Amino acid sequence: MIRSILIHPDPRLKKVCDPVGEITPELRQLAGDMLETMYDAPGIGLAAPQVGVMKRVLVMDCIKEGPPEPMVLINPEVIWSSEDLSTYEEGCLSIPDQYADVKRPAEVQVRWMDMDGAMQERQFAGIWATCVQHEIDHLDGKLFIDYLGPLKRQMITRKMEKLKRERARAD
Ligand SMILES: O=C(O)C[C@@H](Cc1ccccc1)C(=O)SCC(=O)c1ccccc1
Ligand SMILES: [Zn+2]
Repeated sequence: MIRSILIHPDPRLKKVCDPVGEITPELRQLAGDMLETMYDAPGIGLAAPQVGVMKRVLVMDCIKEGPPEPMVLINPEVIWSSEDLSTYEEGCLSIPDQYADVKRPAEVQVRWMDMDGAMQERQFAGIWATCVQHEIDHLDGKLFIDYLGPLKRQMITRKMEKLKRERARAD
């Protein structure tokens, strides 16, 4: 089912999430709901804390054209990142309609457990590298606006506080 996405500022988006112990039916349900919620938004990634679950789980599907390639990463870790950096204009489903350039390592090697409990390892480049780093940041309570200057970050936070006030009035 589609879950509601937390909007910044929210203390739950600043917390470091707990590792997943075992793969339970609830975890499978969560992963499915996160993918459904991501596609509905639409987005190219989503981390569990964005739907209020403080667990180290993220989903991604950065394919723009071609068949969808949904990925579920459990307890993901960056085990290598390139010296080279790349800049992407990032957005965030928890910070709607705000975009800013963020510099990150252009390539990263990531290790994670998949939904079958098998360990996986893959090198990501391009938008996939940016997206997986953006999602893993979420698991560590970090948002892309944390890479911006204080004034730009404060302006975006004020806009989100206004949006939340308006949404609260609408409810
Ligand atoms: O908040 C999130 O984690 C999702 C976020 C992921 C992300 C976007 C851009 C760069 C890095 C990470 C999004 O998906 S925002 C929406 C978005 O970028 C997009 C939506 C539809 C088509 C293509 C991109
Ligand atoms: Zn985000």
